[in-house]
Amino acid sequence: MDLPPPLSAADKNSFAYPTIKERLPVILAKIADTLYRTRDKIKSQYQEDVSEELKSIIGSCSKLRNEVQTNKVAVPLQDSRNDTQVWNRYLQAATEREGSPPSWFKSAWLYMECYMYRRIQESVEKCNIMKEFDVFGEQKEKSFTDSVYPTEIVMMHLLETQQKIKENAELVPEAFKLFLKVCLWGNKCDLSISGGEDNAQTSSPLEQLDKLEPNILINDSDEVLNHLRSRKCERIDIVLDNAGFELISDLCFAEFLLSAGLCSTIYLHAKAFPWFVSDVTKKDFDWTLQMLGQINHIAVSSFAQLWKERLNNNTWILQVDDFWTLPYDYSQMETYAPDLYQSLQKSDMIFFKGDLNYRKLLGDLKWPFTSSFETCLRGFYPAPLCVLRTSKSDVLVGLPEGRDEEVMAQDKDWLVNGNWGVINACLKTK
Ligand SMILES: O=P(O)(O)OC[C@@]1(O)O[C@H](CO)[C@@H](O)[C@@H]1O
Ligand SMILES: [Mn+2]
Repeated sequence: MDLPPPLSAADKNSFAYPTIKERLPVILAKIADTLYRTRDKIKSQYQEDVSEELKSIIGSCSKLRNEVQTNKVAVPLQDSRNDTQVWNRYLQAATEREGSPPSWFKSAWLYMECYMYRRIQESVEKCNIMKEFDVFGEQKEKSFTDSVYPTEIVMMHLLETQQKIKENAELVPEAFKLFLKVCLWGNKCDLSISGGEDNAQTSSPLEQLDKLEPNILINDSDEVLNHLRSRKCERIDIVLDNAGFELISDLCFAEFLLSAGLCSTIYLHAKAFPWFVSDVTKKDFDWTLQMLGQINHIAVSSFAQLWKERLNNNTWILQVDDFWTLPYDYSQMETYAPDLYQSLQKSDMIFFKGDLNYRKLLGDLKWPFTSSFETCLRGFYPAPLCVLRTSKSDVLVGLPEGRDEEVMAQDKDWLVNGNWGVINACLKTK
């Protein structure tokens, strides 16, 4: 199959260009500013003096920012993380393929953006005392605390819905679609697209659903629900995206799936280190459950308690795999992460959250808008899957002819402002 070219900042008309030219330098500057502004608070968290390590992280991020802005080439990582050699082999292969080392305004956007976040991690890995520090921690925590009101709304609705579907199973389809849409739109709360600026959900997520309905460009909800109800599903996987309200929406969806008897175990996949500003690490996940337990609200505190039990009784299983923070797209998982691929093959359905997962499912290639979603997966069929994504990059497939022009006429930034979403399923398995 002739593949289209990858999205790249070499194309000034793609969103890759303003991302690499403006947004990534802003994200790097914000790290340096945040660490400097909160240096006393950070130092108070450690017994030993971390002044030198703080300076080192700030210096590395500032140097990286200059490399991006002056289009320097990617260089091998020099830390000792267990994925370092994989990243350096990827760089070597890309250098041979391109005939010169990848650089910010020449090479594939997906690789360069992932590489930036791995270089940020390198600056922390090289520390001794601050080795586990999360440079995005403050932003993710604020995103959660700014979203307590909608969190209470959604969790109260979940508590009420659980009661109603117990009494009347006919309500399951409508409730399923509601929590699926809350999960979709939870993806608007992403600190990468906002360049780290506040992007929390502050209004009721339920009130906005009707208004946003026309903005769902592809909606395979019925197909997904029929699939889940057509067999005795054991395992459903959710590949998580952002912390904050999006994580709450994912956990509410996960709880609903269990309450509705649509499966018996949920696997939740988090990131191995801080990634794309707001992506969920295990530390974020645990912190979020602990914070939910401190909120004085009947639904929130009861689910916080129940969810901690779920992690203990394995009806929820939180997993972390390095593959999710490698530069590979998902058509390469079977080759480079066979154990993960084989595990996902045991799933009855995999839900992928967010734009970066969508980009990695499709290889971040410049597919025509009318391309078939199934074809664009290029052999990645471990299990039936569904991606819930608000559009924040130029790649989007599965549209009927002419639909892109219609939407563009309504909203010229439809591909990148997060206001339009897809619920796209592929039930094919290899
Ligand atoms: O995966 P998410 O959190 O929905 O989105 C992350 C993300 O918006 O950051 C990039 C821009 O920097 C986007 O292309 C990318 O998809
Ligand atoms: Mn994200």
